[in-house]
Amino acid sequence: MIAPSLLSADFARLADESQRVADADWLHFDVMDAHFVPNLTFGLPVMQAVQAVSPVPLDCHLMIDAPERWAPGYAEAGARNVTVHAEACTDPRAVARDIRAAGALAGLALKPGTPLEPYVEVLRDFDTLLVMTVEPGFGGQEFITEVLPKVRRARELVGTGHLQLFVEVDGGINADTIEQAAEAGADVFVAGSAVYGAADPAEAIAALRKRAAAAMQG
Ligand SMILES: O=C(CO)[C@H](O)[C@H](O)COP(=O)(O)O
Repeated sequence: MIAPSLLSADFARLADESQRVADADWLHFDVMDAHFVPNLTFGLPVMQAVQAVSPVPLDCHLMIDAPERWAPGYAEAGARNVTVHAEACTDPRAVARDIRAAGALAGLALKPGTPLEPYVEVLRDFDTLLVMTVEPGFGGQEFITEVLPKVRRARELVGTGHLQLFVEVDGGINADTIEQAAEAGADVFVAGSAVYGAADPAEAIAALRKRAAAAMQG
């Protein structure tokens, strides 16, 4: 699945920007609080406004402290997937339960430096693992290839049936890096600048999807 990130869209035209990526699978919505990450974006009222007009289901990525307080609200508002950061949660399982009870898929995100192994059992209660391939906070950064073994290990755990979840990558995804991420086992790809920075976002989505599919088959 391809999930364009609204972080790279024109914030003054969010309704139009969601229409420009109508061919995407999920629309990635980056919530930043200037505490968990050094940047501030948008919150629940803006998400609700986008949700009301978006042709694509929303994939909300909460880069915030105390996500347990806010995550269920995004699910209740109609998000398809709500992801919280492992580093910000005191009880990730409880957050997953609340997100699912409110009707969304539950995601757990790991920063590039956060290992997967301590979270393997916790991830049995999640539907999505979001592997950050840049330090969270800003779009347009370079893909960190050192994170790929974490993607491979997650895919291995899905392959053995120990985990049942989407393996999502976020940060620095473009026509080249998407192949590496797909080969490693990712199946959901967030792309901000590679989609909204393109002259034709629909074409960019199609090209990314083709490259990922080819790499997955190869
Ligand atoms: O979560 C994010 C940053 O924290 C963004 O989703 C991500 O960086 C996407 O932007 P780009 O594709 O330009 O790297």
